[in-house]
Amino acid sequence: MTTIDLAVIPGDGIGKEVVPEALKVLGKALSGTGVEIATTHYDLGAEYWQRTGQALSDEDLEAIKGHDAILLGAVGDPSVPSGILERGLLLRLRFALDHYVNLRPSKLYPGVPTPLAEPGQIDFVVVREGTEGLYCGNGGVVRQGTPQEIATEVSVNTAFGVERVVRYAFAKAASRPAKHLTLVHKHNVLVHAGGLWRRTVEAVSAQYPEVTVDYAHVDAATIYLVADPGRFDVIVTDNLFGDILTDEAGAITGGIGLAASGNINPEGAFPSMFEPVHGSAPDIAGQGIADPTATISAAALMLDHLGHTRPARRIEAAVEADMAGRADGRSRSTAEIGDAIAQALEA
Ligand SMILES: NC(=O)C1=CN([C@@H]2O[C@H](COP(=O)(O)OP(=O)(O)OC[C@H]3O[C@@H](n4cnc5c(N)ncnc54)[C@H](O)[C@@H]3O)[C@@H](O)[C@H]2O)C=CC1
Ligand SMILES: CC(C)CC(=O)C(=O)O
Ligand SMILES: [Mg+2]
Repeated sequence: MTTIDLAVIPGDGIGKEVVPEALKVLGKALSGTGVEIATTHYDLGAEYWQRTGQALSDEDLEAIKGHDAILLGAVGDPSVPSGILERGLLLRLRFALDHYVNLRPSKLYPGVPTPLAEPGQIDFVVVREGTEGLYCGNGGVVRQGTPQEIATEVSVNTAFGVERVVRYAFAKAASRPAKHLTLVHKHNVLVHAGGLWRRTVEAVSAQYPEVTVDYAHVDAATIYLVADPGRFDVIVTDNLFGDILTDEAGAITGGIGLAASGNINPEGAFPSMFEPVHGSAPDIAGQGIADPTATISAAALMLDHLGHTRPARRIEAAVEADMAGRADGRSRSTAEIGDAIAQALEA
């Protein structure tokens, strides 16, 4: 028997509602495969912060490093000042565990409603840099609260950091049928960071002659995602642009409740972390109506990452089957969707 030693961080809001559904589906998908999951729950999030004043203790971080993988729901709560949990828990994990690849696949499944007039075929992957850019907390405020206040937030892009994620994106593109990579940035204005990204893509492209490459400024990319999403295969971009584009990607492929992501440390020096693209959704938390599909698909990404491709494919197929049945527009509870996907695995 192989055991996956999984750290589970349900977090806040709907994170606590969707994670049990993913665990339910994981259990079903692995039943009879010779692989089992051993879970350790970490009750991190708003309540923990209220109780302890800490978002993530050094001890918990060290303990989390010892697991094979992490399944996270979402963090953030209106009772906690904005940024405390997002930076102190989620980003701390991503940075400390060197999750430099934030992998966010987008696929429009048959039967899934999309707001697009002419959706065509949507099947692309966003490779978002996960440890640098505007999210590394480089900045500050002077003369706070005065009319002379100045707030800075500096985007950090290193040659090392950009090159490793660009290499990952090229390898990903080379492994896909379309073999196409789009760099999304804003190098017409952000000339320093954009220049580094552009030169890096040019340099690495020489080693991947089979991959075609193009470029879109991020503002135009938001148009193309709506007007011509079929043009994308692999998008490589920085931390902020990737965050924004992948919420939009979720919206065009059936909704943010379907969009999964993996925070990957490709070398395996640290456990990778799998989570939905969405947040804790305080507006619907506690009602049992959040769609758990994104978290269930994130669990499939995790199995894939750990080399358990067969159960991963089975979860994907069960999700796809469930989506095909959504055309009737009937609303279901979080648990009903989880049950339906788990049941589809029995077929
Ligand atoms: N990875 C994470 O833990 C993330 C945390 N956050 C945090 O979450 C909190 C809420 O942020 P928002 O900007 O409102 O983003 P959000 O992603 O939580 O919600 C945006 C909208 O999508 C809907 N939604 C989200 N997930 C859904 C699901 N599974 N099923 C159905 N509808 C769903 C929500 O009801 C809301 O209308 C904030 O504290 C934010 O910082 C936001 C994004 C990612
Ligand atoms: C809450 C942020 C730190 C992250 C986010 O929105 C994301 O990773 O999609
Ligand atoms: Mg986001």
